[in-house]
Amino acid sequence: MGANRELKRLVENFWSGKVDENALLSGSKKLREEHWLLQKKAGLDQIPSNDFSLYDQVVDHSYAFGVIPARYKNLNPGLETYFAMCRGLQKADIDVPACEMKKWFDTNYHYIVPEFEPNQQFALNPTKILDEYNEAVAIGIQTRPVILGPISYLLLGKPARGAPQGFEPIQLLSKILPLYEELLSQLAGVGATWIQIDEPFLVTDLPSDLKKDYSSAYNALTKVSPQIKILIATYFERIGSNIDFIVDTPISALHIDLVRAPDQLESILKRIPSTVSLSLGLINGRNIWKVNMEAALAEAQKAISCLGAQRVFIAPSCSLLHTPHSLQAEKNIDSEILDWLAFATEKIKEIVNISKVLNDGAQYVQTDLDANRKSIQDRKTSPRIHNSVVQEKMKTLTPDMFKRKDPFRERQLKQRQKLGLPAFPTTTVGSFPQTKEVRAVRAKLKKGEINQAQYDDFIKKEIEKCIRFQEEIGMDVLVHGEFERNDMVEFFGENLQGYVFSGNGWVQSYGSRCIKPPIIFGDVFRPKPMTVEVIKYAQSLTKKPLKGMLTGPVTMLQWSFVRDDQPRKDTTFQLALAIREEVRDLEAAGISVIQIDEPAIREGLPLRKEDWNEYLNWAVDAFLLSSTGVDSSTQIHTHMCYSDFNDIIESIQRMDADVITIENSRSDLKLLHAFEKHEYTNEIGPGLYDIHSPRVPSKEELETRLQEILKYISKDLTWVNPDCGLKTRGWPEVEAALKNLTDVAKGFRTIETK
Ligand code: MET
Ligand SMILES: [Zn+2]
Repeated sequence: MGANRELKRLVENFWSGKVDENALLSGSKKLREEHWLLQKKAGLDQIPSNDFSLYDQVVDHSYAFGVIPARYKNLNPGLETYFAMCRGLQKADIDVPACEMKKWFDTNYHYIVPEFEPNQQFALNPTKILDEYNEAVAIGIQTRPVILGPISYLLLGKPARGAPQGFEPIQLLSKILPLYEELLSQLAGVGATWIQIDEPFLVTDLPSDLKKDYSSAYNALTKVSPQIKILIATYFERIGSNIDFIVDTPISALHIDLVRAPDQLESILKRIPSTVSLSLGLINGRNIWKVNMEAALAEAQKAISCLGAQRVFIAPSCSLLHTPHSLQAEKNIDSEILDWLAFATEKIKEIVNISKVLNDGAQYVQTDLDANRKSIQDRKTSPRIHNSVVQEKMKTLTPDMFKRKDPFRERQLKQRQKLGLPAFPTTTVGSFPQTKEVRAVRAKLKKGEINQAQYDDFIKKEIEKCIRFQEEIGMDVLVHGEFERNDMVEFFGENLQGYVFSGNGWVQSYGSRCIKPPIIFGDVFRPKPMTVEVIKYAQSLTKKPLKGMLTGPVTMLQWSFVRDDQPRKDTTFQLALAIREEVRDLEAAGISVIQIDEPAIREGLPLRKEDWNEYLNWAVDAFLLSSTGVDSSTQIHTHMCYSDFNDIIESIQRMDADVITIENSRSDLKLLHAFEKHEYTNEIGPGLYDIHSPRVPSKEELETRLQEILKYISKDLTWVNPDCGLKTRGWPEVEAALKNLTDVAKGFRTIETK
């Protein structure tokens, strides 16, 4: 995104028509050059290219291989088509929704899901990949182009709508391979030698019949040109027995993640063929703590003594997309904690330093090594990371703190009496537009241009507007709009102890959207109520139930940079306790509906199935700990989005929320099929429309969706709501969309009562 999210600005200005295509393209080129030079200056030997994207690398890849769903075929080729796939397009007589968006493995990055037809026609369009290679050459850098491997690419995709049962994209392998061969040959033509081919699926559970696919793919690709050396990159987990899939192919190098899966080094050293180099992912690409140099050096030495120095590369565990740009911009992080951190730019330095020690000897970087040892030691022993009150509370958890007092059916009766909601109750997921104005006023507060009272006043007015609007259109359970929150995780982090904040630590979430994950460095503790005042105020404006809005413990964990000095479970339970206290305070303040968002619960799922149960057990327990301290008449909602939930539906049931609003429409109502197999007993609002696109869904469209939903979910359990929060949208489209939504719900009620 650039040191200051330059790319975000550029792309958004292009979307809003403030800059033209030329400015977009030249601005992006400049950014790429800056990043290449930064890496070269730091002394990195192999620098990647084609790691840049205007929206997402997977959609780039689809574009490069001509995998463009039919509904975009009539648009102007180039950026119009490209961005329509990413965000939908609504203009004049055109109205196409965006492609499905999904989480990238267990990260909070989202990719655009490719759609494949059984008779898919591929067409190679390698311009971007070649141009970027050439651009780097022009400034004196020979890069290692990065492309998504054929198997992982096909596995990331889904069959196009209407494809016959039994069709799976992987069946297209032999058809797409020639295009990969052509691409490699063209890359060889422009002078590329090393090519990085990402095969992240190698760290997942794969059926054994994929072995022949991997083997045929990489045997073919390695034959394209004697000049080309292929490095297969894996990350986020262990390769395990999938090593069998590639050991008999003549690739030149393999990259492994030694941060997530340090134990795999030994077994890989035993199995790696003598012609293959090993790239050691020693620097955490997904967290912000300094590497422990001594430990990393020891690992590297193990590999060297087995393979020889020539065959060992030093690298980050995965793409640095998942860490912020640089610590240089951090002016406000407390200096003690700042000394424990490394962002992407600093991580590159760590890589280079490890390599220097191994090649030339420790004396050349002795000062850095000594400083590193001291930082690591200081962090371990700092009194700041422990809080005895929290430690004591953690010891007093009892089993009844993990369950509601009554079963759902009884709670449902009590809640119905108390809330008096109609059939098909309508609600939203929480946030309303975070307009430029809202952000500007918050920036003014930060800069000291206005005081807290002026800010609070402004927020109150926004809340009031939002509530009036919801009343006007007849929404049933209201929200306050979350205007006071910069971000659903950061806001709570700022109100909890044990957290610090970067000023500029942005990472890409999807497209131009970035998040600034807070950093959990120590025990989490809630010094005082966090949301009670604002929610009480909002409730005072209306007679309708006003939903208190909190972020759940697993999502707080998942979307923060977390401490790596204790199990994730322990940190999550500390978060859960803090939220439990907030829930109780909200209830005591008269709030009868409280939502605890857990959009990230699915993305935290381990990539290997054998690790699932352990995670799901503590993740659901953490949610229960946060949510069960209330009376049966208090309605607990949760919300989930952007994942397939089908395979964890039983765990979602165990969370025992009274109501769940859940993303469903962007993925073609796939969610609903889960309810064919499993009975879900609590109330549920599968999202009626996708909010990540500016298009306004028509009433007919919403009606069809709701009808479809009612085939799977009984009408007395069904809620009517959008897919997710509305903060990224503008008011005009929100007004139009929600008006349609409440009208549709009212319509269904009349039909029901007739
Ligand atoms: C990514 S889930 C977002 C939930 C949050 N309550 C919102 O409405 O924005
Ligand atoms: Zn959501």
